Amino acid sequence: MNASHIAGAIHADAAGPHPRWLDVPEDVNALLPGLWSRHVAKDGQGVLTITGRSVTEIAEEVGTPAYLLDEDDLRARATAFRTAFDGWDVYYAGKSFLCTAVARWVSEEGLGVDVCTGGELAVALRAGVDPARIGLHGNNKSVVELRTAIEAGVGRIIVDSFDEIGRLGELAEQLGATPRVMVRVTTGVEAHTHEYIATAHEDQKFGFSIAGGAALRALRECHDHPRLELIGIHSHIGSQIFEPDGFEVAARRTLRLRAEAAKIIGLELPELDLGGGFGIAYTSEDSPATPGQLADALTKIIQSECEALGATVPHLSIEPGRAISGPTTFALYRVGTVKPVELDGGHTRLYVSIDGGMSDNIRTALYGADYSATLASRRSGAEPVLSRVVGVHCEGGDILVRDEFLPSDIAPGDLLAVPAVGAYCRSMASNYNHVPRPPVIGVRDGRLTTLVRRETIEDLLRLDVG
Ligand SMILES: Cc1ncc(COP(=O)(O)O)c(C=O)c1O
Ligand SMILES: N[C@@H](CCCC[NH3+])C(=O)O
Repeated sequence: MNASHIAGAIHADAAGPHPRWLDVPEDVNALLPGLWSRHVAKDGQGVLTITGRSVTEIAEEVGTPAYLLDEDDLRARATAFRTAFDGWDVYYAGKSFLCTAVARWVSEEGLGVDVCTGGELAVALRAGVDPARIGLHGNNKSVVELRTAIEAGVGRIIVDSFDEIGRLGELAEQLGATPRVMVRVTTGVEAHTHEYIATAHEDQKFGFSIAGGAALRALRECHDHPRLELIGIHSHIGSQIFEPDGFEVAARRTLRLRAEAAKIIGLELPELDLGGGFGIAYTSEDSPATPGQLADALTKIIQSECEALGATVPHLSIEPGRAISGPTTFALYRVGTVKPVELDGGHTRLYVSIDGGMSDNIRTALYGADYSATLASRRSGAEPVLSRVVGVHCEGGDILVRDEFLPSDIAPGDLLAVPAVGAYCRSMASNYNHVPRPPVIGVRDGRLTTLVRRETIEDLLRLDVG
């Protein structure tokens, strides 16, 4: 999703009313570049493959729907951030997708892990992630979560309210510990993304406002507390962001806050985290920056701002989630029904129902996000028709892919694949309509590993103890 998607300009031509960014494909079988993980291709029969394994075979083995995660691709994306951001700490944002295997892989590639609940913390700890390399976020962390984090020796707790500073201080006293804390600030940046996933404007729940003075007060309170070790400032401006200007403004404002704080508390804070939020490609419209481009842009702005302020450059960190997990995974579905629906002007839209839906990918319904899809089980010689991929749920808004051109002969039994679902799909999945959540299958060198098993109706019934 980017700004032009949100604007939703529609183009009506012979193919029907489709968004301006969506072109009628020359070859409806071709994979769009930039949307798939690096080991995905189509074979001579037009069957989608991942590390050489065909999805027809995989569907036989693991069933559908399923998320198929390209392990080497995820590791490579993690490494690309670590090497591009040389000298910085890179924390993988577990909220985008977390299981013990992924926590282990990113640790092995030299990243820390950012968690934002006791549940995510438990996964990272079970995976054996060094607690010193874990950061804990959250605007309403419970006492139990804070206690667990302190006792585990979590490397940094990012505080988000005065209530929490008080709570954490008391706990630290009781436990005789000195947790390392960062203060999450809102920089006032209006990030160019969906309202629900922008987090640096003033009128929302996260962080302490720089403009309103709360950020400075929070820094002072943490610094003055004998049992809190204030290490720095944290800013996260939002998610799925393409334009670098928001990060630049955030970097400037946080560094100015740091300089101001230095005058008051007599200490130049050693660390600064600029959060995550780096956009990825969901459709042909999106062109994300590389980690190298992001690192260059952020490093330049930090250096010039520190020079202008006469300040030392702090130890820096970032927290990418989507940019590491998102492109690594595609969802594999089985088509169940196909229904042409007449539209105004004599056009037709093909409603293609698959065996998943908004319970395994809520992003289309929640943010109006755009996705792409391809017929995965065969090559088709049929012409492309404007289609909408929908799920099994009892909800008109249960749309997975709002607009896509699919071959007109798509039929029940075909496999359909949706790329770039590695972030915020399984992690935001639900059991709406008592639909069990799909498994996450890791694929490496042709081998399949179940990372998260398929949920069953029995799993759901087990919770129903009334
Ligand atoms: C504090 C924090 N850090 C990191 C992230 C990761 O964001 P993204 O997955 O867009 O990189 C988020 C989510 O928006 C966040 O809230
Ligand atoms: N869940 C959002 C991103 C929010 C990230 C968490 N702060 C998405 O799917 O795009």
